[in-house]
Amino acid sequence: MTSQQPAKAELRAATMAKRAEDHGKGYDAAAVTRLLEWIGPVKGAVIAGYMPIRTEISPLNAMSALSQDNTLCVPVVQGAGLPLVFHRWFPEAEMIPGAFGASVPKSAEVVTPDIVIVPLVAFDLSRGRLGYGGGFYDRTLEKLRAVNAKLRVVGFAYDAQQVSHVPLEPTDQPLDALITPTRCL
Ligand SMILES: Nc1nc2c(c(=O)[nH]1)N(C=O)[C@@H](CNc1ccc(C(=O)N[C@@H](CCC(=O)O)C(=O)O)cc1)CN2
Ligand SMILES: Nc1ncnc2c1ncn2[C@@H]1O[C@H](COP(=O)(O)OP(=O)(O)OP(=O)(O)O)[C@@H](O)[C@H]1O
Repeated sequence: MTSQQPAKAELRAATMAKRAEDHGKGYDAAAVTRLLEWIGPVKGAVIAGYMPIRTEISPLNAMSALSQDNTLCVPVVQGAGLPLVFHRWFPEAEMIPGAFGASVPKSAEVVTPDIVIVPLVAFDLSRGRLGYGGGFYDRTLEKLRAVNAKLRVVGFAYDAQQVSHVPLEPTDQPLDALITPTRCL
């Protein structure tokens, strides 16, 4: 554990409670529209979304729309301390339970995304990001960026997940953009 971990744990618990207040209120649709705008008119791209868990905002409608002209995929945990891999996803894909409650495609076709929609617990106005604490996305984005300088990374969250300051560590990977139902940072 580094010195920022206690502060991160406290912020995580407080912000997860706040996130729940925005969940189930119909805010996701406006965020999906903004997300599709930010991604733009792409064809033939490989785009990572995620299967929402707990009270995360859902990117599923954006993923379905994008799947017409692009390859979509979702994260799969390989193990503690390891980067995520991405398995190809279709709107009608058969899904099975994965680690930490996020479902994963039954068919395991590994693909490498060039656009990544990232779930999160908390964000700040400098696009600092706090996840669940596994360091999974940080390791994954570091690895993807090492081979693709053009990787586009967008955080997706409710407005209630904004905090004044996310304590950052050297391993925290920056977001290129952050989309909420009301804003694009
Ligand atoms: N929808 C979704 N899928 C995802 C992620 C994610 O954040 N969201 N992941 C992103 O890495 C990976 C799964 N990793 C996860 C790691 C931990 C927890 C989690 O809930 N951990 C603690 C709570 C956190 C805390 O209190 O400190 C728990 O299990 O109770 C969830 C997902 C891959 N798939
Ligand atoms: N690229 C990396 N290499 C080694 N350790 C890392 C790397 N990225 C993160 N870590 C470690 O993982 C642990 C958890 O990181 P952190 O608290 O930033 O996770 P998080 O951003 O909340 O979670 P996630 O990225 O899974 O959403 C920290 O101890 C951090 O040092």
